Amino acid sequence: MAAKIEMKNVTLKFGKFEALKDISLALEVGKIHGLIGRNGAGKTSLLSLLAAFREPTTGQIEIDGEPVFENPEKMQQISFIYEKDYADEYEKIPALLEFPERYRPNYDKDYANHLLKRFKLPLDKPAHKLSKGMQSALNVVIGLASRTPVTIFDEAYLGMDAPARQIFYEEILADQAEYPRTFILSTHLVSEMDYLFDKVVIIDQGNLLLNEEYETLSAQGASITGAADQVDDFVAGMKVLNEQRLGGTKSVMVYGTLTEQNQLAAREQGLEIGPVPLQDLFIHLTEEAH
Ligand SMILES: Nc1ncnc2c1ncn2[C@@H]1O[C@H](COP(=O)(O)OP(=O)(O)OP(=O)(O)O)[C@@H](O)[C@H]1O
Repeated sequence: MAAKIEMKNVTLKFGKFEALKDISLALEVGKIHGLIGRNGAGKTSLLSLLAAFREPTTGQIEIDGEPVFENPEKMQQISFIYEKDYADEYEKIPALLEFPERYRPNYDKDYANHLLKRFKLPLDKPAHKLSKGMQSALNVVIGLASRTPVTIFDEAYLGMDAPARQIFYEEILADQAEYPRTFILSTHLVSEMDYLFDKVVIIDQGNLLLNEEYETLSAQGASITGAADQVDDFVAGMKVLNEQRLGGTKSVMVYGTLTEQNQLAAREQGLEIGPVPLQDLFIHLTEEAH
């Protein structure tokens, strides 16, 4: 059910401003991609192109080798879920769900009902009277129950409280296990959502900074914990991202892969080596690019 979606040498201009600069990006079939980038990096611009909401200035976007723009058959395979304005929407949830039910071939009504219950969404209120978090949960219900081969959530959690976000994440993982699709999740909640990602895409000032397996990216940093003096000696000359001290113990995050020799030496000194959270790598990588 998942589809291959690909950008080839894509640029997007707003007047003279180049929001996206020559981006070539192949998303992996059946994987969950985390799209991260600083404010204004171009995430929503990129997603609106993938969803065929707008046309690139130059370059192509293809699903399974066919252009998406003005291609109804391909567009039907993509869901783009973003913060929607329901201020003028007087219909209630059951009426609003008729649209995906009619136009999304894989739409699953039972699953939608299951999600409505989990999010405790009221069926008797017009959409404009739902709270912000409830409106976001409704968008999530539509996005998940549509089961489109390409499913894009652009900061879809806005306004949702922590328990509701937790339900959102659990449902993504559970439904992906049974009905794999190509997911793209754009987020600023990096440390909260990173466990969902198979792949990480980082854009910065309109450029593609990286498109990497989560595991590979994680291995590009290490945290070293132990007696403060020993840790300081060990990390001398390394690129330090972050450090924390508690009494005589220190934990330092470094950027770069530790050689086997390094790892052995650390263990012999009783130092602990662990991974670096994606959020710290992201902060470092986007600082470095400027
Ligand atoms: N319609 C538009 N007209 C002119 N400039 C635009 C338009 N839409 C976006 N931009 C500009 O393009 C750049 C990328 O915006 P975009 O909304 O894609 O960023 P983003 O990464 O989604 O940001 P955020 O994380 O803050 O939501 C920004 O500099 C923005 O000002």
